[in-house]
Amino acid sequence: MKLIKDILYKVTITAIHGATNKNVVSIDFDSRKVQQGSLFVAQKGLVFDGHKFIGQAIESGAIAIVCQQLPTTLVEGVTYVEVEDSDSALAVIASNFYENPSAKLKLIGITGTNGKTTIATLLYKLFQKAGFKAGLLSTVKILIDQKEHQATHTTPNSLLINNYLNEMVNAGVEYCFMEVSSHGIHQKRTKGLHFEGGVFTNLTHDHLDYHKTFKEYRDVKKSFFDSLPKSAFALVNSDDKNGLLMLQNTNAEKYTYALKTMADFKAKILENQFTGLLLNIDGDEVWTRLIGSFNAYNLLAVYGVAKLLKLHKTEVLTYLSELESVTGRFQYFISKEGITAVVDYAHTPDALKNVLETINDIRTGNEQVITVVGCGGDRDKAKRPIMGRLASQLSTQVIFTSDNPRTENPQIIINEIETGVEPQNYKKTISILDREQAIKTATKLAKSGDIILIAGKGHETYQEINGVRSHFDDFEKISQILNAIES
Ligand SMILES: CC(=O)N[C@H]1[C@@H](OP(=O)(O)OP(=O)(O)OC[C@H]2O[C@@H](n3ccc(=O)[nH]c3=O)[C@H](O)[C@@H]2O)O[C@H](CO)[C@@H](O)[C@@H]1O[C@H](C)C(=O)N[C@@H](C)C(=O)N[C@H](CCC(=O)O)C(=O)O
Ligand SMILES: Nc1ncnc2c1ncn2[C@@H]1O[C@H](COP(=O)(O)OP(=O)(O)OP(=O)(O)O)[C@@H](O)[C@H]1O
Ligand SMILES: N[C@H](CCC[C@H](N)C(=O)O)C(=O)O
Ligand SMILES: [Mg+2]
Repeated sequence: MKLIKDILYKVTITAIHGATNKNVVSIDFDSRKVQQGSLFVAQKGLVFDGHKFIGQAIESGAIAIVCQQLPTTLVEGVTYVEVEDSDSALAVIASNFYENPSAKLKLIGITGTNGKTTIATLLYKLFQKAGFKAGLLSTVKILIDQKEHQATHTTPNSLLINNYLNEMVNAGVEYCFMEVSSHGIHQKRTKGLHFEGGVFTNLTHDHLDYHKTFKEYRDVKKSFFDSLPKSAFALVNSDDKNGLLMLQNTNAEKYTYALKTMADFKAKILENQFTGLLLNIDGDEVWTRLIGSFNAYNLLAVYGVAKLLKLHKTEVLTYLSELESVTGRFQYFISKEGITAVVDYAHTPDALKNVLETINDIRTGNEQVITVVGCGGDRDKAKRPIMGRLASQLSTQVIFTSDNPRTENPQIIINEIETGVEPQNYKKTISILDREQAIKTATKLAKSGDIILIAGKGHETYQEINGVRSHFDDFEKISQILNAIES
């Protein structure tokens, strides 16, 4: 329970009507969840305008309303707070309601197109190994020390973030590693959080349905670094062409990591095999269990953060060598017939290219690379033909299939992917709408030594078709099918 006036600390207010010395019991931005005594924040969304639900929120018991435009008639006894921007206000209010939990632990935000989940999860595991209580806010799951919550977004809404951070503080968590998505930054989900550090991985094609232009997408990522305080560190991948740009206007202490260029944290790949990566990190050799050169970047970022958070080098290198891959990120097994099955969350052109290049780099002979891939519906359409072209260029055979079609027609998505396939690669590709059948066909086409890549859904345990999520797990499916072949 908190007084309205305390909750409004640091919120940019344009007008107030009504008393501010009343207690509110909860904060809500969804009128359907409002309970007696709550404060309702009306947000303008992409589908609905939360201002239309102010009346419904009051009927359900809201005693205070935060909004960008006051309703024409005000209800007696309800407090109305007009703000410039409801999304920012919600984030600041959420921080105040939970007594600013982000300042009570060391919060590190990881942003960029690819690698966020991997880096955040490896950092969580490394700090747990080092004997600290750690927290994780990621696409795959939320972890509060050992306690797990299901994740719904990569970056949850600001109310949930502060709720989880508060739970972490109460559990004695000292370090929290969180993914900061571009949607999250743009929708101000991370506004007002006290970050100890920020990490930039890379910037490639994604989400151009939402951000419209690459420049806008890039500037949204940059705004995260612009908002870091002087006390924080900003660690960027300076091999990425937008890495240094992220540092241009930040007040934070600037650090770089790189494999190819001069940087504060440097690594070299000595060996890259199916069993792992041998790296030279800042002059010391370390054998790691992760696969693929992109993971050298991820491991180096983890090393940089751990060093900036004052862990000792030898300790960090030892833990790095013990870390295992993250669920659905280059997760693989070799069946009894010698078929290698890889499940990877590559759902962007760059990720797909990296994973296929990695497979091609580390395969030893003339094995076939059979790729099963699709693209999600209601998401960036521009990436579809690019992924079609890359999959067919870098594989021996490709089966295009459904990912999460959501509200789109999956056959039309596949047709759009296929427009990117160049004529010389037509004969390499087929399309099978049903994902299970596509995976089965891949196993029938594969011989001993061949590699099957199932890309796009990684850790996901569902397939979403027209708003309905049914159980579907790529790793489980391929394990069952290959087992069936074995028996
Ligand atoms: C495109 C997008 O990001 N949409 C997010 C946005 O939804 P929206 O703008 O459509 O909201 P809306 O449905 O129009 O509702 C507007 C407001 O009215 C309220 N409302 C609505 C109906 C009602 O009856 N009563 C009511 O009060 C809503 O609670 C909301 O406050 O705000 C919602 C509430 O916070 C989010 O749940 C929703 O995420 C959707 C589900 C989503 O899929 N987002 C994805 C794209 C996303 O955010 N992805 C990134 C990661 C991407 C990546 O890097 O790969 C992530 O961080 O997860
Ligand atoms: N550093 C990297 N550079 C390029 N590609 C990467 C990198 N790390 C991982 N990938 C590829 O991208 C996929 C997604 O990785 P990860 O889940 O770590 O990224 P993410 O940024 O969290 O993605 P999302 O935005 O969907 O949450 C992996 O399965 C792999 O194919
Ligand atoms: N965080 C990403 C995940 C995409 C994963 C892919 N399987 C899909 O469903 O498009 C998004 O929501 O856009
Ligand atoms: Mg992620």
